[in-house]
Amino acid sequence: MGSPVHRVSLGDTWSSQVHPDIECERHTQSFNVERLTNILDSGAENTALRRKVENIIHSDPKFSLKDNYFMTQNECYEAAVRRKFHVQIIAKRLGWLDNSPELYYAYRALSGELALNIHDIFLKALRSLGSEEQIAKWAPLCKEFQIIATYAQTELGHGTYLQGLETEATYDAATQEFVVHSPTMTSTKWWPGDLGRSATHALVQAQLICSGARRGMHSFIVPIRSLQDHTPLPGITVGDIGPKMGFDYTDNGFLRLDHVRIPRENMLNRFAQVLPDGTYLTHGRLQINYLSMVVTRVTLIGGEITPILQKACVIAVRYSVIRRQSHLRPSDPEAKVLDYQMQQQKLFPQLATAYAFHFLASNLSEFFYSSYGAIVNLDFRTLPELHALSAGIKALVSDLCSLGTELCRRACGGHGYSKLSGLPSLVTRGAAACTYEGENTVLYLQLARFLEKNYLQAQASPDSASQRSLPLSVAYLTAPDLARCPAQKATDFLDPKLYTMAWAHVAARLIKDSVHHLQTLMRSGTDRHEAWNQTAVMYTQAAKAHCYYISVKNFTETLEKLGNEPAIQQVLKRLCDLYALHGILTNSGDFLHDGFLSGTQVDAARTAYLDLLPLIRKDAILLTDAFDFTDHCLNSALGCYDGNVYERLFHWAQRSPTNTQGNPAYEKYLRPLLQGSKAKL
Ligand SMILES: CCCCCCC/C=C/C(=O)SCCNC(=O)CCNC(=O)[C@H](O)C(C)(C)COP(=O)(O)OP(=O)(O)OC[C@H]1O[C@@H](n2cnc3c(N)ncnc32)[C@H](O)[C@@H]1OP(=O)(O)O
Ligand SMILES: Cc1cc2nc3c(=O)[nH]c(=O)nc-3n(C[C@H](O)[C@H](O)[C@H](O)COP(=O)(O)OP(=O)(O)OC[C@H]3O[C@@H](n4cnc5c(N)ncnc54)[C@H](O)[C@@H]3O)c2cc1C
Repeated sequence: MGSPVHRVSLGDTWSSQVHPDIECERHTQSFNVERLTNILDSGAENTALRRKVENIIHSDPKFSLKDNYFMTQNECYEAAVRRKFHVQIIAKRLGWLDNSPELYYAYRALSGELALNIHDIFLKALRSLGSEEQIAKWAPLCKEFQIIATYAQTELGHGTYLQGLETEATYDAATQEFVVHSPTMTSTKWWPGDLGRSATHALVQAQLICSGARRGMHSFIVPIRSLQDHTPLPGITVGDIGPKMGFDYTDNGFLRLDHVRIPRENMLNRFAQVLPDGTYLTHGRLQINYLSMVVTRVTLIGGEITPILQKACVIAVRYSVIRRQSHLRPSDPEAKVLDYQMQQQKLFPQLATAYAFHFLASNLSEFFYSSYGAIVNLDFRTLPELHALSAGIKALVSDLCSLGTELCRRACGGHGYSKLSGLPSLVTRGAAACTYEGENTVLYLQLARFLEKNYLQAQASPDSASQRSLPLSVAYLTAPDLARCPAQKATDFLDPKLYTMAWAHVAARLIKDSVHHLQTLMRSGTDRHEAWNQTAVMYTQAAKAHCYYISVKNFTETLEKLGNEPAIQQVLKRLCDLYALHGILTNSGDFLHDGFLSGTQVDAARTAYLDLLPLIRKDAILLTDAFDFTDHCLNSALGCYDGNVYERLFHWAQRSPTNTQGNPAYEKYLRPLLQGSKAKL
């Protein structure tokens, strides 16, 4: 059996031994951890390249994340800019290209704690919404950091409802310019990352007004800070929005524009353009201007959101084999907390979810790349499915990663509440992901709209031609459906076909029930809009079930492809079983509702689920090792590879400014208080 590459890199001289309680977890390996890492990396050569980049980053003290937890917002931001700056220097020196795997791995090594992330989102928006000419002009400036750009869409008054954005871009045919203006307080741009203190340019999303008509949201490149001295340009009011739950390293900002003039060429015009005389031309419908959000959602699911849960699992599972508390049997030594069934119940579904989402993100990314080229060349056939799927999956992944990360934090008891555990920052990042790039409820409802349409299409003409025309992700809506689950005993629930079919059944029923509820309301005189609102809870539940079905199906299909790796296939199958069954058990009402499962069958499913926990237990550390996050990247006193939790926690706390910077409150208040002298207070 291969073993994971030992990379115990503490930067701490006081310890070099791997803790015996974690070491013994790695003694017997039921699968080749290194091979699993290669699979997660999509190939051994990628693992090698990733480690090469990580070694470069981690051997350079400029990239240290060491004192991050002790920093103020300002210091965090400065450190993040410093890291970005040095990454660019290294990239130049070593010839790492824009969008290259090397830069992606450098980002991963630094846990994403870099400034100017929205600069990259700007680039993606430019490439999807700009013409070839515009890309040729602006992309090199971005790549060379001759400009720093942000994506400025959200306003104080509107983030979700883009048709409600108030910023205006009025075309002036006399000068062939747009006049970009914030007409109200609520039109102030609010939240864009990199805007507060860094950006020189903003991709401002504004209502286009030309030839006397409002044309909806379009994108305009607006210079906002001087390229000479970084001061705001005339007509620009810009700054930072202040303290947040997290993301201290990003300068989320505000922006007001007072009749700022930009040339006609600065409107991104792949899909819509304004001719010199003010004539408006468009390819496709208004919402094609939202394409950049599809791109960003797909990118963030795999690159930012899923790793949050993966890291939380690594930290919590490693800590749980070091932490001993109470006795399983009075005569035994104190037990590792991971040996308690309840700890396994908290952590293993998260671990299974982290794997499920890894494969889901890869699959979505493949679908994205297979359709994106056609879309930017004006073939929009796959866009509705891509939008619906990416919106729904972004919502499910961030919902469950956010919940799961918090569960991991709680599973670490008091130490999980310390920032030094690394978990609080992951929790706040997970929370942000439920809101940014589309609030999750709103995204589920976008998917629901697509599901409703396809359900109605499947019902309207259930002939085979119409079934063939349904997008792949909803093809199950026309597949034969069993009214009753055939499982008779616990082990029947370990059949991927059975539980995938169970999820398809529930998703299809919830979609059907939602549509029927809406139709019933409409038949009784409720107008469509109100009926939709009164069905939103049901539709959201249906959309979640659909995403769960997609993720289960994708996990089982991933397993099928691992036939040449039987040991890995077996260990991943347990996670897949657990993922599917955990979902069934936590939503059992949906499966019992129409009698698809009986109470006895739910009991059998629970037995199958509980029987999996001890099997996963013996591989748990190896399964977290396989993610191959370095200690630097985890930046956690609880989650390091060597398991030296207590020494590290103690050692790191000594560095806190609360211990190193004296205590002015003593002289001012504590001493007088202790001396009972009120006069001095
Ligand atoms: C280290 C990492 C750091 C983290 C960085 C975080 C960076 C964060 C950046 C941001 O947050 S940027 C701002 C993101 N903002 C949003 O995501 C806004 C969410 N709102 C929307 O997407 C839309 O406004 C809406 C919710 C889709 C509603 O828009 P609208 O009212 O105009 O449309 P609908 O009437 O609902 O739908 C009409 C039609 O359009 C289709 N559609 C909607 N969106 C898209 C899309 N993106 N692509 C393609 N098609 C879309 C929708 O399905 C409807 O189709 P039909 O049913 O009519 O066929
Ligand atoms: C960390 C972070 C980074 C961000 N970065 C950027 C950035 O770089 N650029 C940028 O432009 N923006 C950015 N944003 C803004 C972000 O995209 C928006 O906050 C997000 O899209 C949600 O919009 P909102 O704030 O208007 O929420 P709202 O829509 O006001 O949500 C409030 C509540 O209303 C509900 N709701 C709203 N509409 C409906 C509906 N139709 N049906 C049912 N319920 C509804 C929501 O579900 C939610 O419960 C960032 C936000 C955060 C937190």
